[in-house]
Amino acid sequence: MEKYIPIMLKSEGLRAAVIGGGPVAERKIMQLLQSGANIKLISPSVTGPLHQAAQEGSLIWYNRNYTEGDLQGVSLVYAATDQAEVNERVAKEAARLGIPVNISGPGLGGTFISPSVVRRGDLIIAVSTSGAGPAASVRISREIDDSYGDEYEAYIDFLSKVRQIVKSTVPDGARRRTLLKAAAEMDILRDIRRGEFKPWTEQEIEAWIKGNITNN
Ligand SMILES: C[C@@]1(CC(=O)O)c2cc3[nH]c(cc4nc(cc5[nH]c(cc(n2)[C@H]1CCC(=O)O)[C@@](C)(CC(=O)O)[C@@H]5CCC(=O)O)C(CC(=O)O)=C4CCC(=O)O)c(CCC(=O)O)c3CC(=O)O
Ligand SMILES: NC(=O)C1=CN([C@@H]2O[C@H](COP(=O)(O)OP(=O)(O)OC[C@H]3O[C@@H](n4cnc5c(N)ncnc54)[C@H](O)[C@@H]3O)[C@@H](O)[C@H]2O)C=CC1
Repeated sequence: MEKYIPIMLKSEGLRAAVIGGGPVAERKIMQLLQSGANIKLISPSVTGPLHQAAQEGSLIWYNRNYTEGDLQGVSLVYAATDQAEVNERVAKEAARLGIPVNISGPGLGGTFISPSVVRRGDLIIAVSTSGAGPAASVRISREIDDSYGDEYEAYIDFLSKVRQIVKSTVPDGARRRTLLKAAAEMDILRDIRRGEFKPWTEQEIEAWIKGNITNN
């Protein structure tokens, strides 16, 4: 089995090329679009939703086969055709340019794979079987989907706000770490679930910081 490391890639403004325009390409593209990437789609045929996205100007569609040179200026590539030979040519050009490339269908030479993803606002949970069984990734992420409700969105927003204020107001590293660990251990989720949580104001967060620093 190949070995993989998970990473979170900043996608705003990312220039990505997708080769192929079937349902699999569509799934990859819809995720990229939601994350603000700029997409160059190269395929002689595309699904209805992709056609619509092109008409709306959400992506740039080249209505033709892939040809070498198409990857100039992009920093991420998805080869999603049903032709091994085409996917492999894309992977070769990407390797020459040093760009990460995903192969969703037949063919060798891909350098990253797409996980199955559960999102709750800024919380992202990604599941992968390292390519062994995508259907198992889907099943596992459904289980996660069932156990992580919408309350996690408000919870992560809360943690983010506390962390921002702690980072900008507490210069001492050890104190900062103690505070951030304490914030992560607060049982805010229970309050959110009960509908009893009122987002803290900046003043309330600062007061909590002061209280916790003097207690340590
Ligand atoms: C290696 C990888 C490369 C990549 O695409 O990045 C890959 C490859 C292949 N998948 C195939 C089939 C299926 N793929 C899915 C579903 C998903 N596949 C995804 C990822 C990955 N698929 C990467 C590994 C992920 C991991 O590590 O686990 C998901 C998670 C994410 C996404 O695609 O965005 C997405 C779920 C999205 C969601 O959460 O809903 C289903 C199930 C379904 O559709 O419900 C089936 C049918 C059942 C089955 O075949 O198992 C085939 C064709 C086999 C054939 O027919 O010959 C290949 C090619 C091959 O195996 O050679
Ligand atoms: N990774 C995944 O999640 C999954 C992968 N697959 C595999 O992925 C592949 C793609 O799946 P689908 O989108 O359903 O296939 P599809 O057959 O519907 O689409 C293939 C697309 O590739 C395009 N294409 C073909 N030759 C091309 C070329 N030379 N240049 C540019 N585009 C070209 C076609 O116009 C078409 O839009 C299949 O081989 C399938 O077995 C299937 C299911 C899930």
